[in-house]
Amino acid sequence: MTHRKLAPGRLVIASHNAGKVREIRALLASFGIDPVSAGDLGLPEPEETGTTFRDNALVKAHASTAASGLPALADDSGLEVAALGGRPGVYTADWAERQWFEGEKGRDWYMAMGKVEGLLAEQGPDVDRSAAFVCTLALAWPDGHAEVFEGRAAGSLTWPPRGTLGFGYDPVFIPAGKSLTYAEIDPAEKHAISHRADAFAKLVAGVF
Ligand SMILES: O=c1nc[nH]c2c1ncn2[C@H]1C[C@H](O)[C@@H](COP(=O)(O)OP(=O)(O)OP(=O)(O)O)O1
Ligand SMILES: [Mg+2]
Repeated sequence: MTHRKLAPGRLVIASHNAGKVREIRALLASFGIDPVSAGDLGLPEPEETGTTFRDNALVKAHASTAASGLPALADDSGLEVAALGGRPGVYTADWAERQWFEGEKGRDWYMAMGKVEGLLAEQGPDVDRSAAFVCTLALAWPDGHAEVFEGRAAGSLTWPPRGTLGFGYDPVFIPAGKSLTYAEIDPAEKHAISHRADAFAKLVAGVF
């Protein structure tokens, strides 16, 4: 694949998830890239009609670049639970219902984590609790070219949820070789080991 080099300047983060946008901003900070989020620009949130992380990341990246005329970086990610045959996978966000919290629209992550745990519990106390977070980044250019980078982080699920940092399913995910959840470790430490950091390292090698 031919990579284009991203010049320091404007880039759209094609995500409406505040937790993700915060992480991507932190990961971009050291590269002189000045990102603006799709939400900041008032860009619409496209429907994620794909059945793979790759397809959805491309849908989101192309939608933002078409609407803004700027290169756009999208992230489609999710949790694959081994004992659930890889579910919720590409449907990870959908398992958390949209709800209003303190006047802001968000998702009910506690309910979603409970749903995963309920399905694991049905398989008995010795169920395999291993899981992996997946992150697929798509970078789309105004001329229609796009490239995709995939990252993974292995780990296991714990219950009940622990920690208040991060976002989404972080309170139940313990990365491999660690004892604390993603929501209990410093954001900088999450950025050193996460699925998003893994995908990001490949993006950096390709386009920066
Ligand atoms: O580091 C993570 N820590 C915890 N949970 C995570 C993480 N990474 C992805 N996840 C979960 C939550 C997220 O909502 C879903 C991805 O769904 P996904 O469609 O890619 O994102 P989204 O709908 O929340 O925002 P958007 O599409 O606007 O980028 O997987
Ligand atoms: Mg989404």
